[in-house]
Amino acid sequence: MKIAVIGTGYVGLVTGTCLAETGNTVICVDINEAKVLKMQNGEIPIYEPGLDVLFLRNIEQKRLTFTTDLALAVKDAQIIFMALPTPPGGDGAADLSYILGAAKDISKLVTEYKVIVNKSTVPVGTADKVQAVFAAHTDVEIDVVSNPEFLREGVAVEDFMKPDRVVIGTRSERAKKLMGELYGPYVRQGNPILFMDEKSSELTKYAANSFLATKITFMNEVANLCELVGADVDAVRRGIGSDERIGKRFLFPGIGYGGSCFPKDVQALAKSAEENKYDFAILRAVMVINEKQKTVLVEKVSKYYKGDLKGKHFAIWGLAFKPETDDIREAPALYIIDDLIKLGATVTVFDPEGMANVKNIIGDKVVYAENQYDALTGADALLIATEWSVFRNPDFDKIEEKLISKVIFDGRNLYDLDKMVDLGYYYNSIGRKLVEHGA
Ligand SMILES: NC(=O)c1ccc[n+]([C@@H]2O[C@H](COP(=O)([O-])OP(=O)(O)OC[C@H]3O[C@@H](n4cnc5c(N)ncnc54)[C@H](O)[C@@H]3O)[C@@H](O)[C@H]2O)c1
Ligand SMILES: O=c1ccn([C@@H]2O[C@H](COP(=O)(O)OP(=O)(O)O[C@H]3O[C@H](CO)[C@@H](O)[C@H](O)[C@H]3O)[C@@H](O)[C@H]2O)c(=O)[nH]1
Repeated sequence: MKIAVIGTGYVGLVTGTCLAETGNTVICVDINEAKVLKMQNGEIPIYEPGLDVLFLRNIEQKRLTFTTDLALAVKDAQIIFMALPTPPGGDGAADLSYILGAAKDISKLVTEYKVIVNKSTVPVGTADKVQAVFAAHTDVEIDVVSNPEFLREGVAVEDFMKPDRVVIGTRSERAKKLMGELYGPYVRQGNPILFMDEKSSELTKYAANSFLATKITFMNEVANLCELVGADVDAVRRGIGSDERIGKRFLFPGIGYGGSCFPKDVQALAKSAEENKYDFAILRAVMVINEKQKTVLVEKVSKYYKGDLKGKHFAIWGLAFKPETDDIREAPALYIIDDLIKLGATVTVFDPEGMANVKNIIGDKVVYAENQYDALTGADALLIATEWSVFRNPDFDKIEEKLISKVIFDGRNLYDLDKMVDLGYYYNSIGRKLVEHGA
């Protein structure tokens, strides 16, 4: 099939590349000229494991091309995907200006039937709004389909190529047939393509993200209680996760959920509920608790230094909001850096992929280390904010050599408590026993 993808960010680029991988001809459009030029030269603009191989292969085979020319992309496309930003507006509701703006631009270019697919995360009723934009500008028949994306950054290619499910919201038989054919190769293992109406499909996406954010938040609360009562959250996690009704995944406590999706999507669903005069109380609680959870690590640090962080120097391992991505949107590390600096401390950071993006935002407010051990030189303590594999089994001799004192605050529970006792560290993690120096 001939496909156009509008917006080549994390979702658009993965979607475009993975659709090309099954033999479709895909043209990707972006308004960011520098980014398009880069991609035309075979340079991938994001770090996403496994994407580079497919990206290059499909460019070479001429199934994947990039342009800033919307008209060129729309001309031959049977299906047009919109993978555009839907950031929170001032009031927390999703800002639909990118989607509705692009819909207007596309509507002026269509000359024959096309399926317009919304892959962005949008509130219920957006498909109707997009349909109305088209109706206002063209007589050409089009179908607007809601097809939310569930990929996770870091494993996006795998998630796209072998999705747990594909959700397609449309009441048009013609669109249903085309979408079913397009996604057939991705569900050969028997995972379902779930057809439903547009509104249910739109709500499915927000409900999924909000449920997962709630699950994590619940575990963060359990972790905080564990610290007060002397229980171990890892044991509790295993204890409840073995119940199939609960499941093992997304039960890891930490320093609050972040990323470009959960924070904004929970907020947008709560706002949607409010607009419909429904008080989605659990989501309000989730948001409040998550804000608080982002501060727990610095509170631990502050308590250890008796409230005085002036002149202290800290090393932070991990900036990306999760491992295996360079995405730093709503990354807990950014909040930690901000809090430490406000309290008078200085900071050196290291992240395998996220440092350039952080530098673009906060510049020289922190020092950027060449590697994880250099970050420790002269630091009073190490703080861990992202669970990159490379931090899981470090050389503790090197850590000891570089840190001023053997103090670690771990927001991701990377190390075994007994090991930290043996090594003689002060080790403060989330929802687990505090390991005191020489304990
Ligand atoms: N990032 C994820 O993991 C993820 C997963 C599932 C769903 N989503 C949803 O998908 C949508 C896109 O998210 P993202 O993370 O890919 O965003 P992103 O910010 O990474 O990418 C958006 C891209 O769209 C481009 N763009 C903006 N306006 C444009 C226009 N008028 N024409 C062409 N290109 C334009 C930008 O230059 C950018 O490259 C959001 O609604 C998000 O909630 C994201
Ligand atoms: O047990 C867990 C699992 C995750 N997190 C945190 O939750 C956030 C989100 O993690 P994850 O869901 O793995 O990353 P995303 O790439 O943001 O993916 C989510 O958001 C996407 C965008 O909507 C959806 O497509 C995905 O299905 C959904 O998992 C991160 O801050 C994680 O650190 C935890 O704290 N504990």
